Amino acid sequence: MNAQNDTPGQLLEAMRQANPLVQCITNYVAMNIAANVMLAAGASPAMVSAVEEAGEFAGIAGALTVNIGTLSASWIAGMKAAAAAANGAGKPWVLDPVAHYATGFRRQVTAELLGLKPTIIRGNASEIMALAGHSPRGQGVDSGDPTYAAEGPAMALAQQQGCIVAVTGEVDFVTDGRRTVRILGGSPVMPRITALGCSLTCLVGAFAAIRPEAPMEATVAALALFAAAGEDAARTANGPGSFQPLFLDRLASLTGAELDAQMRISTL
Ligand SMILES: Nc1ncnc2c1ncn2[C@@H]1O[C@H](COP(=O)(O)OP(=O)(O)OP(=O)(O)O)[C@@H](O)[C@H]1O
Ligand SMILES: Cc1ncsc1CCO
Ligand SMILES: [Mg+2]
Repeated sequence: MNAQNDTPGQLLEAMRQANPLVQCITNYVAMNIAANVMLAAGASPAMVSAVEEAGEFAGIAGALTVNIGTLSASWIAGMKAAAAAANGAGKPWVLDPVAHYATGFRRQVTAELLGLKPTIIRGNASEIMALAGHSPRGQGVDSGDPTYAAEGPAMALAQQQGCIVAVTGEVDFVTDGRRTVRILGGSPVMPRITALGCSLTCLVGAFAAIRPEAPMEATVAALALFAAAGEDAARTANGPGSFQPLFLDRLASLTGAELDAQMRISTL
């Protein structure tokens, strides 16, 4: 099967079939919801971050995701060991640079992680703009910029880093520095539930694990699944509280055929 020609729905079915083991180094806020998102969608998450084992585990897992949301000194060595081991084993790894522009500590660690060459970077518009050297209008972990303002910066960042860059928000945007894809869907309630972006980063890892040779297509499939499941869950949700279980249910029930029929993706 040629990965480049697989539809997001086909990639979803293939991901569920493979049930990929994904090492998720994510923050304390995200750990539970991210693991539940992964299990609902059909992946196998493991939140393994200690320096004593993070590198070894990256050799076992199909992909690694690294999120700096609740950064402290003890996390950093595990993140670096895992990223280096993933690179050594030829496994894709995804960086989520949460609020990296907020403090000098985060900026420094993010620069070091970028040096370890992530396969994919996934962030909100403010995070991606700041990584590309633009001034963000976000505060803390929340974006204050629209996706369209981050499209040019995302392309520049992808070219500079030689990686895939995904920007999420009202519209999602994915680029390898040359090709670009926009994904519509989701719901305005999604940024009002904590760590859905962090959970999506883990899910990008699940799709990258089954298509390491096609990280752009893998990223688009993960974002398309979130967009479709989010849109469907929002239809019957009464707010952020009731949205969450409906979203998990829809991540589990959406078929590949339904995803392909519903998704709104445009290549520019
Ligand atoms: N206004 C919106 N309308 C539709 N979907 C949205 C909107 N804002 C965010 N989303 C969706 O919510 C999901 C999470 O993206 P978001 O950009 O909020 O991540 P984030 O800011 O990194 O979140 P967090 O740091 O809280 O994990 C994505 O699937 C995105 O498409
Ligand atoms: C709220 C929060 N604080 C640090 S990480 C995180 C989860 C959303 O990024
Ligand atoms: Mg985030």
